Amino acid sequence: MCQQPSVPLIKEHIVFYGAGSMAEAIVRGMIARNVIASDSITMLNRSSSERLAELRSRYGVQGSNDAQQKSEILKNAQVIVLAMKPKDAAEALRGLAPLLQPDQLIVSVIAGLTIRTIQGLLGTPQPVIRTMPNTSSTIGLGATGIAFSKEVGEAGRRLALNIFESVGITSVIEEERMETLTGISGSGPAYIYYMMEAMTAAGIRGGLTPEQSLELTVQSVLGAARMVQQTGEDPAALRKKVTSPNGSTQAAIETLDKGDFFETVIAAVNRCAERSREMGAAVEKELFKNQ
Ligand SMILES: NC(=O)C1=CN([C@@H]2O[C@H](COP(=O)(O)OP(=O)(O)OC[C@H]3O[C@@H](n4cnc5c(N)ncnc54)[C@H](O)[C@@H]3O)[C@@H](O)[C@H]2O)C=CC1
Ligand SMILES: O=C(O)[C@@H]1CCC=N1
Repeated sequence: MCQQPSVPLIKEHIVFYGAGSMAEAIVRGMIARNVIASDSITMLNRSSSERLAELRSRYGVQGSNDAQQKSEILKNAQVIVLAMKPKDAAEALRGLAPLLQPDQLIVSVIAGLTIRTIQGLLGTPQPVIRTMPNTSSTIGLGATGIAFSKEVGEAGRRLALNIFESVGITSVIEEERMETLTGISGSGPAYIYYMMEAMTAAGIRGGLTPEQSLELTVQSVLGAARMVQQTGEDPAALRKKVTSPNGSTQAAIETLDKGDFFETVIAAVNRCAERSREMGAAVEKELFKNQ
């Protein structure tokens, strides 16, 4: 069973630039794990005061969308986590550029956005950490891919690892693999939820109550994931143990295979990776605007 490493207290001030689902998942996970004081976190968004008030009251963090205050907060941050959608990244990075000091660490969670594009839009060789977390960070069960720009020193690496190890597991990879990782673990929870939606619907259609069907589905997914983790056996071997020759499971798997289940999942992962690259390329185009 994977044990979460113990994480030292994070003392740096972290600013989340973008206060949506992913930023909240990381903040909630860090606060629940007690690895950072809530007043060491500031969350910024574009315009919604209600959203910031909600985050302040839920987690005790600071928050602002006042333009003047935002500039001051960004200037003084030790770590800035870029957590807006890819389509909003170019404008945000251009606005950030004049505020930065050389040692401020930029951590991006933005799908598809390359280190080269981030540094290009900032116009500085800022230390950049490109990551791909997932929303399970909320409960400390996240999985985050991490790639470092060559400007990131040992302290910056350790700090980024501490942040993401506090909300789950981390995997340091070559940046070129980040889109594939997005297809597996960044977006992956959504495929599992989709499978769970279908299993629950089938149970209800077969006469189980919605509560029974959901509870049985959840426990089956949880149990299957834990079996892989705790027994060390691979999923194919565990599947074989469920699948009696000519039995009910075999009939179900054959039905999935009629829909080309295995190759469809691979195609979905590949399309996810490709879409991440497309989103990154759209932001990269902004680099060459007005040149
Ligand atoms: N939701 C997920 O499962 C995951 C998302 N990501 C990445 O995280 C990023 C954010 O995604 P979500 O949180 O799902 O989106 P979201 O739409 O929930 O949040 C985006 C936030 O950015 C803010 N924002 C936009 N432009 C801004 C600006 N110029 N200045 C300040 N704030 C600004 C918005 O107000 C909003 O609060 C995306 O780039 C996505 O690729 C990465 C891994 C998983
Ligand atoms: O759907 C998206 O674009 C983001 C990236 C990974 C998960 N959600």
